[in-house]
Amino acid sequence: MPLPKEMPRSLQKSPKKPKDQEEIRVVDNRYVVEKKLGSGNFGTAYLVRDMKTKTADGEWKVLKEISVGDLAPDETVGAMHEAKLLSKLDHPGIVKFHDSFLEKENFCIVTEFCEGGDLDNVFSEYRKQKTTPAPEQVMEWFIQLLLAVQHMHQRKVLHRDLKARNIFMKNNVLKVGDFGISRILMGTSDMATTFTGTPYYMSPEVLKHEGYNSKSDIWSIGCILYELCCMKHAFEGQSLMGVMYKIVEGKTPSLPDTYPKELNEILARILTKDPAKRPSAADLLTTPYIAKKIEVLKIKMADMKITVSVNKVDAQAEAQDIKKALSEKHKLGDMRREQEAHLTPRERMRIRKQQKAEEEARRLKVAAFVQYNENQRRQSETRHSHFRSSIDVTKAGPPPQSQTAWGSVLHQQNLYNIPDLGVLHEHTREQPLQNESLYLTAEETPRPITSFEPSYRDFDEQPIPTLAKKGVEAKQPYQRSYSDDGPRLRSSSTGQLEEKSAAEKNKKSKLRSRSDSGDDKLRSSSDSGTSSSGATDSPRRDMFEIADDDIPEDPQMAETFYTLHEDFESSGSSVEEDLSYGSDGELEGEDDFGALANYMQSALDLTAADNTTVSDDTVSDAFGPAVRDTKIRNMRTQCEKALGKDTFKKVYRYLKDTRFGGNNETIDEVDLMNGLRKYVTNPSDCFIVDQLLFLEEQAKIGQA
Ligand SMILES: Nc1ncnc2c1ncn2[C@@H]1O[C@H](COP(=O)(O)OP(=O)(O)OP(=O)(O)O)[C@@H](O)[C@H]1O
Repeated sequence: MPLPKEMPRSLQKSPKKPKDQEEIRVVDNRYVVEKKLGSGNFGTAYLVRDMKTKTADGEWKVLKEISVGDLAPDETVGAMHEAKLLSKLDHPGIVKFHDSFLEKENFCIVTEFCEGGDLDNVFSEYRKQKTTPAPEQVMEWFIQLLLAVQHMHQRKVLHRDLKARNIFMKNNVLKVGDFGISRILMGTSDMATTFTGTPYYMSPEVLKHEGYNSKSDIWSIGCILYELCCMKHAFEGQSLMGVMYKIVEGKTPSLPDTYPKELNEILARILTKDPAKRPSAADLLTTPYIAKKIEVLKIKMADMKITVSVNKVDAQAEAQDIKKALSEKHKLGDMRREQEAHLTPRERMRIRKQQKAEEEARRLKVAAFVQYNENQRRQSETRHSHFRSSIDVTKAGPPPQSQTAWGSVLHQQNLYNIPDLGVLHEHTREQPLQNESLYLTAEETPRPITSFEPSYRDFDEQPIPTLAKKGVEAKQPYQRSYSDDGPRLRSSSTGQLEEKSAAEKNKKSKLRSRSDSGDDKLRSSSDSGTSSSGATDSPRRDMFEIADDDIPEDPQMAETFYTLHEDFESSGSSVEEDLSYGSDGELEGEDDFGALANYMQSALDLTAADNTTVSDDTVSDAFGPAVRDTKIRNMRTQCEKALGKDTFKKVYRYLKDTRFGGNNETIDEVDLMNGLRKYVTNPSDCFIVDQLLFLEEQAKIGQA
């Protein structure tokens, strides 16, 4: 008997719902969940679109859900109150806290989204590429961190969990995340004893349980400064306990010679074991060496306020593409729900590719960023050596115009502009085109700058160049979202004005090209990338020639097709509609740079009166020998509470035997953690027990 063409619905096997088409989740009637960013100690973070904003498609934000099922109602009230206060704080170096609310068993926090990800990811990328950022870049980031910390300390808010994973990047500006959040989450309990994360940034006083104050935040900033320079932790050890001993009793680490000795001295001051002798953020900002750098950066930031507006147009245009891709995903989801059509394998593949591409774009963004900084570092080193040789030449006699000589050295160095990384955005088209695609071929190397950077009076005071790169290597690192902007023009006399007019020109042409319809957009988009330079077409353009209405069967070809197809599909909306404006009508990025410049000025105006230490009133100030036993007893109770009496006993015995059992062999931390898995699911839950053991050992040393 022939099989019916179509089986009755009741007999059809209901297809398993692909993950991609899970129902759209809306939180608090307002936040559309787009994807999970990750989970941390306190909960899970999601990228969401806030639909209650001026733009039709909402604004990207981050929603953190923290399960607080067993919180008492009065604890919740306190947390909500603290959260309200936090949402009033506004600083370009601090991730903006937008909103908080309770939803079912979750305490939800909504914050600004930082497209550059966290500093830990950036570090990993540097480590992978075996490089470190340029000293000027380190200085710039360090100052941004100090400004943010000073702002909060002035307002009596402590962070208490400063670490690379809590620092985010947006438009190459570092933003401290979760400021004050630990206090909301931990209530009035002592952070030091309940902290379950990494010990690398913890100060000696916290490890010794002597209380937390603003100087403990400063210690963490010192650890981050060291990591920025060396790409490794300031205090490392074979084991958790080893790290703790190093922090409390070890030598202060110093920076390699490639960093200015002034910075090394500053690091040593920050990593002073005694918090009373450690400088405050205000002390540091008023240190002459830092103040001088702030002067230079203030000018640069004000300058970047101009250039970022161009990048912002690109960024917003690209963000629009992401939105489009995501709405496409939703459309497909709707189709499924309404049973109007079944997804074809190609559609399914397309969604999968899209998601993979987003992940890859994020990774590439960080990789390109690191490469960009590496270029800056090399450029800076070359300049430094040229500067030195120009001094030597000057010392040796004529020609006496070292300034001119320095300027001409720069001009002769065949400076090239490189893609501005402010435009690196999570974007489907940023995915690599097969294996070659991380690199540009010789024809695709960035175009030479037609003019030149201003000549610099003093190397130390020169503005940090962000647009130029020396030399061309056989293969240049490629950044997918390579800006189509023409070269930015600068002259020594009117650099800023010319840059602005070039920027504005580009901005206008962007607006024009994006508001054109599909085909025109393709043309204007790719044309603008080549016409000004006369360079050959990019692979992206070539590949596009294969496009027709059918998605190619071959997966790799299909991948390329998707990238290109979605890249240039008509969005039907103009860029003007998509730009997200701040309350004063300015573009967001501009706000940050302008505001940073203002905060730099305030830092320069700081006085001795600002150099105060902020204490956390929830934690006792001193842990003298007299109260040590009580503290240890309390800690033991907390361990029991956290792990359960039985588990605590087993974990305590295991850790004590392993660490202090008389076996002098080096402890392998991984083995130790695996051993702990016999007793607990998450070995990091036992950190508190390690702390207890550490304190007991300290007490023994004290008594001896
Ligand atoms: N504002 C943000 N912008 C961009 N990404 C974010 C933001 N906040 C968090 N993330 C990302 O979300 C993920 C989870 O972050 P979350 O802060 O919940 O935990 P964590 O930082 O990994 O750990 P911890 O709980 O120790 O702070 C991380 O990958 C983080 O980079």
